[in-house]
Amino acid sequence: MRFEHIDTTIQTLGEAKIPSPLLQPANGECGAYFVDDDERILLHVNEKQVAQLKADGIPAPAFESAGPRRKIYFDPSKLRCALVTCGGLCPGLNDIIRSVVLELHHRYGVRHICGIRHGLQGFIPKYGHSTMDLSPETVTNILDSGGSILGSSRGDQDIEEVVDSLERMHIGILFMIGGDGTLAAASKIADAIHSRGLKISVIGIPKTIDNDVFLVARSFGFDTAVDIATQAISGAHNEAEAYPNGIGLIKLMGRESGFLAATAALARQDVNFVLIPEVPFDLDGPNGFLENLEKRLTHRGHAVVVVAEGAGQEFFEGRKKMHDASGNVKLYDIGLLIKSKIVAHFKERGISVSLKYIDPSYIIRSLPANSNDHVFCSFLGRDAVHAGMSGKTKLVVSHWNNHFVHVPMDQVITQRKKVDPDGKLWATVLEATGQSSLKNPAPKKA
Ligand SMILES: Nc1ncnc2c1ncn2[C@@H]1O[C@H](COP(=O)(O)OP(=O)(O)OP(=O)(O)O)[C@@H](O)[C@H]1O
Ligand SMILES: O=P(O)(O)OC[C@H]1O[C@](O)(CO)[C@@H](O)[C@@H]1O
Repeated sequence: MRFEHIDTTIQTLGEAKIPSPLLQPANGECGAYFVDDDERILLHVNEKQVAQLKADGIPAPAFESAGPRRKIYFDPSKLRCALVTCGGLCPGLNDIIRSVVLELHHRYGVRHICGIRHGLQGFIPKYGHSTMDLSPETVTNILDSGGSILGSSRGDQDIEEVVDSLERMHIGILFMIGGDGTLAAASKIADAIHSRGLKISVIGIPKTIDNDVFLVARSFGFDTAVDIATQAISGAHNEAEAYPNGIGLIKLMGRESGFLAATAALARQDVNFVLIPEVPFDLDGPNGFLENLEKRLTHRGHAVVVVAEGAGQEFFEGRKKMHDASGNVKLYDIGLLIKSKIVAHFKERGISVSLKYIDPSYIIRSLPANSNDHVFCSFLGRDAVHAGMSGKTKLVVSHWNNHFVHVPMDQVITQRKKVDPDGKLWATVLEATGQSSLKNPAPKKA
């Protein structure tokens, strides 16, 4: 993937003037760690790419490092903050809430932290959702619970009404935890705040089980999702191996990006076929999936197939397009389609198979985070607080080139991150599965 002309400028509400309370370290002992705005992490680490940009006269883009600043913008004794979680669930949502709350409370001394219930709906009076006071006590035992203590929702809400609500509550920093839709909403909220001349910082914390937010190398909860998906694959493999001509078919989440399917397949190298949205495949024909599956059964007697939910949507062409409340396309069930095609194919050939279909579905995203994600969320939430306290706004806290960084919100919503069919991840999946192209050659033109 080659990125060009990425504007890495971070907006601020004004100059940060108050010395950070972190200058007086807890217990008066350990030295405090700070980051300066000019500490930057390069977008590209590849020497050739940097050299090419230089040759083209383009300055090498670099992101501001995330972390505590020496001076802050908000007076903690007067500051009110709000947190909201939107869109689908994801392991680690409660971890993020907890680390934001604890950092605001203990390290900055902020005492007014408010949880907005059920996503953007929580800002709109007509829904009647009350807010939740967040304090170290409220968040003590939430790490072991999946979901979000604040709840979530989908569906458009009036941005001006959201900002009215922020004004009414005298909010200074709004933390928005969600996927590309949430971040698009956050960007609009930040613009509306700016046009009203308000001093409210909007900080995005990217959440996606699909790991598909652009300019975010790793998103929280993904590691856990891979772990859970791996268990499903393991079960499917055991089932497939146990019976003659056993087939284990697993459907995993992944609307437009197949990172979860591809990564989980690598985590358990028992998988023989991986079908993802980015790589088209044929079902029928000499090179198609069904013929290849039959070959695999002939040679090895069992097979494991992983399909991402967004794969093969072209097989439903001509059917009515439906959308959810937020405008996301509702997918047709590729797992069930493939299941029925496998059954029909082997029946027609008189071959007896034992097909087990596993759809872990919402389990993947609604369970608590694993240890790696606990750690990851711990950094992410705290860095979101540091960004907001320093008066920065309209940014997303991201993980890039192994560092936590600030990425302008408008940049992450320009496109979706996808598995590169010519990149290392997919090449390795093909190698590990032994899968080759499942496309038939195009018919020769007369
Ligand atoms: N372009 C947009 N402008 C304003 N609001 C939006 C926009 N896109 C989505 N939203 C709102 O943001 C919230 C979350 O969006 P959505 O349901 O698409 O989830 P998401 O954040 O993309 O997470 P997921 O990855 O789980 O889908 C919803 O309330 C939705 O209406
Ligand atoms: O059924 P819901 O909750 O609308 O969301 C399902 C979608 O949400 C996601 O988990 C993203 O959050 C997708 O992978 C999935 O397609």
